[in-house]
Amino acid sequence: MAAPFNPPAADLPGKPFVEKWVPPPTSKLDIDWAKLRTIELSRLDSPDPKVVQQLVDTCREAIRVDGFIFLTDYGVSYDQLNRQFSIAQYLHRNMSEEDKERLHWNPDETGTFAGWKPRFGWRRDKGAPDGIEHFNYYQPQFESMDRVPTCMHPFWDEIVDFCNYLTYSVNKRLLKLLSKVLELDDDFLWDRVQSKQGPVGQGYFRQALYYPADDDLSKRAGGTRMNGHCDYGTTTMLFSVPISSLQIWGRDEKWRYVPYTPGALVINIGETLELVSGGHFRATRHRVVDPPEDQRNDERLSLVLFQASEGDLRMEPAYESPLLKREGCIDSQGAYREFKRLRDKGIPVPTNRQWREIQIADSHHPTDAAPNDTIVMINGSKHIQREYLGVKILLPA
Ligand SMILES: O=C(O)CCC(=O)C(=O)O
Ligand SMILES: [Fe+2]
Repeated sequence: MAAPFNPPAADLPGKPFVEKWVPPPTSKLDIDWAKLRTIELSRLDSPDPKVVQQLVDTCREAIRVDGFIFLTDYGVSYDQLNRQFSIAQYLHRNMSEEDKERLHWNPDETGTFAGWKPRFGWRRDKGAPDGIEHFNYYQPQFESMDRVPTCMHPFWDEIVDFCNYLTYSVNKRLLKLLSKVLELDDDFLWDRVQSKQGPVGQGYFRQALYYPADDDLSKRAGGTRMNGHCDYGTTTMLFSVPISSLQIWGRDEKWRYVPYTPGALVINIGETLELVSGGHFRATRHRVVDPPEDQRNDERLSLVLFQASEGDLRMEPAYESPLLKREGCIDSQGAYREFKRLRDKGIPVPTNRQWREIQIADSHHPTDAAPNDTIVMINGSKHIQREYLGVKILLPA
């Protein structure tokens, strides 16, 4: 049985008082929510092989059809999770202006989101207001406290333990389950694909705050807070939040809000796993939009741990997978199909690091002044076409 999360105490001497985060009310509107399957991760430890097989079967369906899963019973309690939300709320209320300047991010040049994102777009230089602020903790932040906001120092033990637990317990178990879906050794994805240095590997932990959109922002961004995209890593661990803003692109080509499931993790399959699985796992497009009408004036706090793949690898399908041998690859979508096109022409595919860094350095957002995107219409719906390192990507706009 996997050990549950056992964080350092919140009331150790020297820790300032932290106001409790109060989850805002959920939407009361009648919404056509995305229907996601739920994986109770603790069942992976069951001594009954039938229980494990059932879990593998549910997981197979979920990642082939939806690419998103609700993960429950993964070892972090509702109260422990709320403590992390309270710490994130504390950051957004207490980070000093000096720290915001000192730890200001530089995605254009570093190809990472490390540091403080002010609410003015996604470049180093100030752009149009977008009402989104975050602090992003990468490996360098975990290696040097100088890179961590001063107001987070007293809670650093809790943040480090939380990220370590999510990576080395939750994500490791999840990758074991996903390896089982591919009928490979339990440790295949963990040993051969996952990046594992420190609490977040080459991925990162984000404490984000979305301020409600004012009229000016709504007009400029048309209700979209983050354009449709796929994540590039192994798994993205999003904590389910009461303010509904995250939408996923369904097989029926419709955007739907992800409903709130208190305490659950919303797991999103990244492109690396789509590539390794030969297209059997879907890196599903998703976006962030204004919440339903009755939540329009609420702030949205969001915690995310983006799990990364090892940067130096060039991803190939795991041809040794009995599932792939039996059923072949599925090249109906996204990164898998495009990487295959390169391989077929004898052109090397990008490394995982190249692939993620170019997308970060060149990301496009709803508030960009002059988006130089190529828009194409597919079945009557608008898509953005981009090309990075010879790989074309098409995303619903
Ligand atoms: O904040 C969220 O719910 C999702 C953010 C997201 O999709 C991303 O940053 O890749
Ligand atoms: Fe995302």
